[in-house]
Amino acid sequence: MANRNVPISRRQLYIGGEWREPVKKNRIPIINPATEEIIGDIPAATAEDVDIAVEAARKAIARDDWGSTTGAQRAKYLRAIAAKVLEKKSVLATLESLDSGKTLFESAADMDDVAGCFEYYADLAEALDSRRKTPVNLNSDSFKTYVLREPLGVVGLITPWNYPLLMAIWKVAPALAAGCAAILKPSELASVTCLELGEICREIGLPSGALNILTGLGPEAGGPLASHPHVDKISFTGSGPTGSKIMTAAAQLVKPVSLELGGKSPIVVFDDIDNLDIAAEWTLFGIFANTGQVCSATSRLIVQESIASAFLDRLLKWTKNIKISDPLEEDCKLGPVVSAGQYEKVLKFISNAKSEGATILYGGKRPQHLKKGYYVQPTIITDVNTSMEIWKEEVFGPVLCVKTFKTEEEAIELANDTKYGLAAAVMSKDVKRCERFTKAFQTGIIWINCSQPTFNQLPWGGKKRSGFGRDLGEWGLESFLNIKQVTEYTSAEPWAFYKSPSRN
Ligand SMILES: NC(=O)C1=CN([C@@H]2O[C@H](COP(=O)(O)OP(=O)(O)OC[C@H]3O[C@@H](n4cnc5c(N)ncnc54)[C@H](O)[C@@H]3O)[C@@H](O)[C@H]2O)C=CC1
Ligand SMILES: C[N+](C)(C)CCCC(=O)O
Ligand code: NA
Repeated sequence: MANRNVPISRRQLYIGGEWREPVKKNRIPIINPATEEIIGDIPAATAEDVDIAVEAARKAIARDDWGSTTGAQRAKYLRAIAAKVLEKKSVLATLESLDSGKTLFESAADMDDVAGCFEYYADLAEALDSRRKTPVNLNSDSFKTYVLREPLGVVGLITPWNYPLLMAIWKVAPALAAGCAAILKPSELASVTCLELGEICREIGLPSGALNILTGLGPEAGGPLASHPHVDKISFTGSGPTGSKIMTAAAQLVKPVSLELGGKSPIVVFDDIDNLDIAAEWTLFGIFANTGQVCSATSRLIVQESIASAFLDRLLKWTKNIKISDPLEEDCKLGPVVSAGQYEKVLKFISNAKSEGATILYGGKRPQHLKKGYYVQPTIITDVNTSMEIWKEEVFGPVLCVKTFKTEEEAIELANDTKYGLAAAVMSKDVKRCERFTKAFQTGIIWINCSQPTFNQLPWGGKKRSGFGRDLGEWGLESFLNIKQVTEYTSAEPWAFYKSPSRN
């Protein structure tokens, strides 16, 4: 087992390049979901601290050392942060696991992805210098025009607990690459690694105020950020109800928002697949990775009737083989869910499914060998109908529900039978069929013969109630840029719209 005695530093808010005690001095306990123990505390920001952080961000933009940087200069900061993340990878990964319950293997992979995301946006920041000013030819002798890509300004980044540092970095890296000044508000359930990012920024000498980190409760710290008149945009990842509140607050000031709100994504498995084991493993990975706490989790298995029983049989064999343990143990593949609240919520979804008439084919309980911690067995639910809660609502836990289909049309209808539209997967060796599904799925992300692989270069986001806007790729950068057109009259001739008074 990895060292659980990695010290958790007692941090303050990171504002204007310094550690600063919250004005009201409140703190929130850090709970390790594997042991239910309090292992430290984080500062709790309120509206007063938000005001101070917004002021620090505005100053950073007004100062040359941040506001007048080139993309190439900002790329140097991003690369320095990436290098520090890799240098501290083992400590950061352990902290992520202690705080969120994520398996150490996944935490370590997240830290690689965090560094990779900073490096990717460093490249894009450099490339931005040549794209900063784009001439637009009007075929006119009288006008010279161009378009500028400029930083949007002060941006608020409100992020969830399922990938505590990675989800923050999907927004922090492009915001800094663009030249914005950012205020990050991570989830109160898992903020430790985001505070460590503050220390990294201090160590590499990121200009003060370019990134500010405010930990705290949603309504107390996130709310004032969303409604702050000097915050130019909010980029949010989290639950639908909170996304809706943030959009409502932002709407009062016509503040743009970008919302990434999770889903109830389908994985459709056809009987023409060559290898049941390969499909079974992707199905497992799609719902049990990160203990199912993934916005894009493929939580609805839609399997062709002709192979349903063979496929479920194989799925069960793979599921029984998953090691459930303390996330720091070697080879752990399923840790606890993040909090007591999430644990209760997941178990309630399972008991509601049972009382609505579904069958718990596997799991559904706390694993017997674990007496403490917020553990839930990997769970597979069958005999599901489309009016059941388990078919419709996002569980955000290790719970897969299963329906069978006969025809392709039926599969498409079932796949799109959801208010969400984040991701969808299809498993089939028929290329034409995969193309038909790619067109038919009402989502922003399509996986063919896999589920969940994610790349920095590709846009990430959904439609319908999964939200709008895109993280990652060039789209993630555009989301933090203001597009400014410049039109210059270059003719020596008068405009001659009005009759000139001099000729009267
Ligand atoms: N789509 C996704 O990636 C995620 C979905 N969820 C879903 O949401 C459920 C609830 O989890 P929560 O942690 O409560 O998610 P949440 O959506 O409430 O929290 C996400 C972030 O929003 C902040 N927040 C909460 N209320 C706010 C407000 N009024 N104004 C501004 N910011 C606010 C939180 O502090 C956190 O930083 C989960 O059970 C899960 O089903 C949770 C996390 C991530
Ligand atoms: C695809 N994955 C698992 C790397 C990240 C999913 C991000 C999310 O839950 O929002
Ligand atoms: Na925690």
